[in-house]
Amino acid sequence: MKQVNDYIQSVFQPNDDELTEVLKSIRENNMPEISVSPNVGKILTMLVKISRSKNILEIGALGGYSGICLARGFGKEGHLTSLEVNEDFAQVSKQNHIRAGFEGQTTIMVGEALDTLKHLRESENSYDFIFIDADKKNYVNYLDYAVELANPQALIVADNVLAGDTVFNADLEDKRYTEAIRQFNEKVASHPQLESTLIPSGDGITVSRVVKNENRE
Ligand SMILES: C[S@@+](CC[C@H](N)C(=O)[O-])C[C@H]1O[C@@H](n2cnc3c(N)ncnc32)[C@H](O)[C@@H]1O
Ligand SMILES: [Mg+2]
Repeated sequence: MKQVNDYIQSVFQPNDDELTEVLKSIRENNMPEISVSPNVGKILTMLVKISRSKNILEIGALGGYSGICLARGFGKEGHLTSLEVNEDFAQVSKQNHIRAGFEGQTTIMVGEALDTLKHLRESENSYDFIFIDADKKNYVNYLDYAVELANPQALIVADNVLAGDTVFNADLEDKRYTEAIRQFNEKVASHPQLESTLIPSGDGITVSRVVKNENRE
């Protein structure tokens, strides 16, 4: 997997100067270096463009890397709401969003994502694209909220769904969240309101299209 990702990255060069600056700010602020892989970032930008999504929800902001990739998909028309529990990370993320040219187009909501999601549901918010990339133990709960908050035909994407290949490779030692991710993947795959697949880029992403008020094909 690493070889494949390195090859894609070396040929397609998804990390430009702006994104490299984001990664630098994450290192300088002693934050965990767990942004999406550059290949996944590029897929996010392209999925937002292709789906013409304008109103995006992200669960897990960190330093704003994936947020910028998502916002690049909607350009000057669109809004990103990003949920983050860590106040300091939220600040770094906000600064990076502004530096990348998205001032006024992103909102970072600080707090436990499950609390914020409940609030968003109560305020009847809805989104064209939802990206899940926070604490893995809550992925199945985030999925429930994502389906509820999704517009018809929205996309739901989740990162790290291979859990460093531990979800399928019995020779590797499980991570503490391997079982949570297996359950998440099974729930996504069998969900009656989702049409889904898994793309093995980076640490793996599930991509789901919400099927509301239409026949599945
Ligand atoms: C993997 S990082 C996100 C990376 C980011 N999406 C990117 O690729 O640039 C996960 C983030 O989720 C945040 N987080 C973890 N648990 C959370 C929770 N319960 N509620 C909200 N945010 C949480 C962490 O503080 C961390 O910044
Ligand atoms: Mg991730």
